[in-house]
Amino acid sequence: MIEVSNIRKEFRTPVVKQGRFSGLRTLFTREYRLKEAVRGISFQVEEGEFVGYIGPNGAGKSTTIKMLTGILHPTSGHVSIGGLSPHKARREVVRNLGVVFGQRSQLWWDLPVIDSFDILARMYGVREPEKEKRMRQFAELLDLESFWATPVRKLSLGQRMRADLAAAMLHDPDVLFLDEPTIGLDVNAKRNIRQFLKRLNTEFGKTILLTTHDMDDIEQLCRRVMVINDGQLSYDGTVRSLRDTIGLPTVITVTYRGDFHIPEGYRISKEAYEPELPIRLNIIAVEDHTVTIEVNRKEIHTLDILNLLAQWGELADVDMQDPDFEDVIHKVY
Ligand SMILES: Nc1ncnc2c1ncn2[C@@H]1O[C@H](COP(=O)(O)OP(=O)(O)OP(=O)(O)O)[C@@H](O)[C@H]1O
Repeated sequence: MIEVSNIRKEFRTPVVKQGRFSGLRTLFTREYRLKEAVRGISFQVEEGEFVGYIGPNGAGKSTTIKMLTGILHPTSGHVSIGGLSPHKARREVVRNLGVVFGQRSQLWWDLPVIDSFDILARMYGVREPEKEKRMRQFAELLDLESFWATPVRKLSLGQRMRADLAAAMLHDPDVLFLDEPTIGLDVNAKRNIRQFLKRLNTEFGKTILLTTHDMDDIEQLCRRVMVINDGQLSYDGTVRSLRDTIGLPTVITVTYRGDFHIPEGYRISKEAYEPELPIRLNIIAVEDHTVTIEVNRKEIHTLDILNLLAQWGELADVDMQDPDFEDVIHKVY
């Protein structure tokens, strides 16, 4: 569905002169600085996938999305969406593409929301019955009814984002590019947007590429994640295996019903496990009836750990905390 092969993007910016008349001298300068924002990225996205595209500020995410949508032309390499180049066949590609930039609205600022939908429907050639049907559907799914008549500039950020999402879907594209769709939203608004995106993917089969700095978006929505670092892909795989690859510890707290006994060799210290012990774990706290340990689940099977802990006393409760996804990502960046 989406094929990206070895794309690069270079930006040429004039070198800013210092001193008197610097503005004027910069204007006439022949000196340029080259910035390679995207440095040879390749990937494929299959129909119906929901893929996260993440990376630190300035890594090249927006530049990639702009090349995918045909706004920017790659310096080299190829992009194809549904077999077509977004640059050469922009009109056809755009018909099958929905794009939402969280920082910018595609709606007309001073017009009531509903007027923007009328304009977009005309632009994309969406016929009246289809438009009506979709607007009814969106009004229900995204709760738009209460602000159809409100000018866009008066909407809250959450309302604006819901309207923008609906607008991007009005021509029923198969592919959706989202750049920070939950930026600045409160917990409730984020949840609504995520629920909607999930339904678009699972019920309506839309293919979605999501750029975000919110790791909860990624954890809750995407099975696959691509990480871009300094213009290059540094990871492309499942969220699950990214956690495993990084190998941050899982924290397990067990509560014993009565007395328990920790065998020789296991000591209460972050670093101290004896290398000859059958299972490598760190005991990080021991209280009245509870023992808290850290293990690397990449190295040890959970069942083996629980079997071992059950030998120390009668288990009453087990709590398992996987590493925080933010911490995992911090390691990749
Ligand atoms: N039009 C441009 N001219 C010159 N340099 C640019 C241009 N657009 C982007 N860049 C540079 O390219 C690099 C990648 O920028 P890009 O906006 O793609 O990053 P990003 O990953 O989307 O960052 P963020 O998370 O902050 O939005 C940055 O160093 C940026 O300054």
